[in-house]
Amino acid sequence: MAPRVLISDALSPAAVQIFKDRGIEVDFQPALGKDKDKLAEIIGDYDGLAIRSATKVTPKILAQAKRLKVVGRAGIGVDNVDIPAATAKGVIVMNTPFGNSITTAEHAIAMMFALAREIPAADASTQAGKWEKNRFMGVELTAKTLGIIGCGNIGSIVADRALGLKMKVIAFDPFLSPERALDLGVEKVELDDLLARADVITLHTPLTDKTRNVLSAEALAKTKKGVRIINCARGGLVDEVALAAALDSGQVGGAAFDVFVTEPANENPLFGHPNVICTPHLGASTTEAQENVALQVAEQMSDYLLRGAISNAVNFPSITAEEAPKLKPFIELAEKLGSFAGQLTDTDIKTVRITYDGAVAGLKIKALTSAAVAGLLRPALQDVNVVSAPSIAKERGIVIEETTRDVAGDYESLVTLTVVTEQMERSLSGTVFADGRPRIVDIKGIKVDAEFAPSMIYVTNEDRPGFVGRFAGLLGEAGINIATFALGRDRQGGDAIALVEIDGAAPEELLAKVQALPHVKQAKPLAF
Ligand SMILES: NC(=O)C1=CN([C@@H]2O[C@H](COP(=O)(O)OP(=O)(O)OC[C@H]3O[C@@H](n4cnc5c(N)ncnc54)[C@H](O)[C@@H]3O)[C@@H](O)[C@H]2O)C=CC1
Ligand SMILES: O=C(O)C(=O)COP(=O)(O)O
Repeated sequence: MAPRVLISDALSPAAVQIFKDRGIEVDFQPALGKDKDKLAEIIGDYDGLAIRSATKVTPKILAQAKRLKVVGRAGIGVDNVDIPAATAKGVIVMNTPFGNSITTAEHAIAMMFALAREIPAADASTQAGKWEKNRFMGVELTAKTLGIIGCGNIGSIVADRALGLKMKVIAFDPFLSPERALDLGVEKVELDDLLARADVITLHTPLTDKTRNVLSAEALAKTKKGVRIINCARGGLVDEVALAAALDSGQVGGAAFDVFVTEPANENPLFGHPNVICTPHLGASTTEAQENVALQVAEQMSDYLLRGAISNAVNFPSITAEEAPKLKPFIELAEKLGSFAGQLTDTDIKTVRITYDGAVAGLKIKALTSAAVAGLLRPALQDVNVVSAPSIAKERGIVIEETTRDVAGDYESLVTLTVVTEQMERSLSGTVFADGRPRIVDIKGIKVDAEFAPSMIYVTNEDRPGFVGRFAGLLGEAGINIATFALGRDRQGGDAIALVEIDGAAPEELLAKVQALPHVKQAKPLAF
């Protein structure tokens, strides 16, 4: 069945075409994002959801999204998506981190000029027939200091443009390296220094708990008198009530805002102030940017839904379309090793150790580890997948350790999973043969060679003569056909294991009889 995608915001129709060309069914409902009840009602029918900022992907929506595999944000900010909730549901969230950055930076620059020359007010006055030439006295931007809070993709483009305007650019960004600052031609400063020196402040950070109200009443009080403030990033970075008061007192000379604490902003503490300019979240709204982000998000979502390739996901490592087929058999192996251990482990898991030896060490091991943990947790929690597994494990206090070793052993690639609980430590190793089929090659240090099958019986016993005959006899008596039979032992007369693939499920009574055979320690059914 072809995957189905819902577009619930006003994306460029270019996205619709891409989905169709790739063989994906697509429903384009550009106003749906504003109707959360309707969205909750229909989201269960879709594998993908493509959005901009109007659609809020809340836990309530996600709870209804039974088939959903991916949310694609045609743009940058993903603060309208509950990422932990999406991750816990195993839904990939991807954005398009560069497609609209130039356009948004240009909007910030446009806002700066609009503030410096009071263009909106001068326009309204002139068109009202007033010709108030003496009312509008602007400021020149050349040689003024621009303070950038958040010097990432957009902030850097703003810096570049402002340097072109012959401004002095200072930036506060704890993650900006001194080398990058030098490269950009900006002076890296602390926040208080920026507040004290900037003639114009522009914000370009995401909205997080750390950045919320970065321009608070206290911060605004530290600014240069008459400072102009631009926010084309996110509502909530500036305390709007405190800013309105600072505008009233003249501490702040003007503010240009594209984004607001509550959107759509039908009312706002800043509205109506003579020195305030507002636009309705237009930062990314150019034909070019919208084309870029729509094409990119549709390609990324299609690649994921059709080929398992992941790019620009905010909650999973990237996997290219070339890597995806190479990873696939190892993902299956990791998941099955995890599942093997999970089916045998009844108590609380403390630590999961995964070692990647040989060629597999060069693959995206994060994805493999996630798959192993998903397999491990699934017997206890049905609703877990490779996206949600690491966060669920973390929630449960399970420590995950990964090791890669570039060693060539008996196998070209070997994956070893060790599960540690309060009572025991159990290790399993597997590999993928040239046929692409995963095999288990070592259980608790005992060499075996078996495929993972839908119905298996796993027996641990003391290595004594007669066991195999008695075991096979019991299976025969129960009318159960043996498909494959793998045996291993650590030494003659030591610990032995049998891993038997059977046709059909193993009845409880049979397992009890096997368990009761002399020298058998445990007999467990396994299903893969
Ligand atoms: N108005 C609009 O339509 C648009 C708004 N945006 C907003 O712009 C924001 C920035 O976008 P990009 O530059 O692409 O993101 P980015 O991730 O490239 O840059 C963000 C920068 O903020 C810095 N940062 C993080 N925490 C900080 C803190 N506590 N203090 C100072 N700096 C901090 C980071 O180190 C990073 O360099 C987005 O998160 C989005 O919310 C983006 C596109 C359009
Ligand atoms: O990309 C972003 O972060 C934006 O804020 C753009 O928002 P929009 O897609 O125009 O609703």
